[in-house]
Amino acid sequence: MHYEVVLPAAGSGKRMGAGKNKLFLLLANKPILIHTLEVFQRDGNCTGIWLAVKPEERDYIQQLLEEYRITKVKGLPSGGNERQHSVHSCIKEMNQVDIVLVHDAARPFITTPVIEKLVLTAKEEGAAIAGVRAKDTMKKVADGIIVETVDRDNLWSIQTPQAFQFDLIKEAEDIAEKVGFLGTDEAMLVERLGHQVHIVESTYENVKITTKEDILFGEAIIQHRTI
Ligand SMILES: Nc1ccn([C@@H]2O[C@H](COP(=O)(O)OP(=O)(O)OP(=O)(O)O)[C@@H](O)[C@H]2O)c(=O)n1
Ligand SMILES: C[C@](O)(CO)[C@H](O)COP(=O)(O)O
Repeated sequence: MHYEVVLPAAGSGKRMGAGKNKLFLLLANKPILIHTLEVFQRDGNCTGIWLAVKPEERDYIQQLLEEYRITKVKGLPSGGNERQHSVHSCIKEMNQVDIVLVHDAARPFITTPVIEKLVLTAKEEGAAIAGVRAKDTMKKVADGIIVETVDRDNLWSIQTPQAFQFDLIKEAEDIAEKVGFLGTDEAMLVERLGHQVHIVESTYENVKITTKEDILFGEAIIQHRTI
């Protein structure tokens, strides 16, 4: 089942505190961005990659694409102030496809079995997102006081990829832009239209490289995979 992938890569990496786009930081001597791109470059079901980038980083990223022979990139639209805007900038430029995946470029450890399940589920149901069951007890807090312990049995930590039939996510993004709704993931935009979103169990390795500790986790994951 073929798909195209949107990789938002236009963030500032504020929580990483590296003073530059965290996607250029190295894991096992290779930029995080390239680790993620290689997953989709190698996946025979991926027929196109769309990268939302900062205009001032476009030339450098194009150099990386050439150096690492990433040939599936169809476009490098300019990202926006928010992640959602960056994703939308890609979707606006895409031609009609069947299934589109949206995946954080900061999640280099996604695997093709999870991608395949997401694509098949989205084909059948319209929308499917990656996640893992919550491992910690989760509580709501107000002014430093616990106000509620949330039932953990039905709690999932949501990741990307998030897979959609193209027309559904295009409509959801266009409407969100029109009404000024901002979500922290694409599923929220689809949920608010009343469309069911299905969960696909992912892996705990599919971390988003966000703070400096995640670099350590990433190096350990790579080392573990090479054993
Ligand atoms: N305006 C934005 C913000 C984020 N992203 C991308 O969305 C993914 C997930 O975002 P996040 O982990 O929050 O990255 P940053 O925004 O760079 O991190 P921070 O919030 O710490 O600045 C990353 O691949 C990031 O490059 C993007 O394309 N455009
Ligand atoms: C989309 C996401 O990765 C799902 O967990 C997450 O919401 C992205 O958050 P960020 O703060 O934009 O990285």
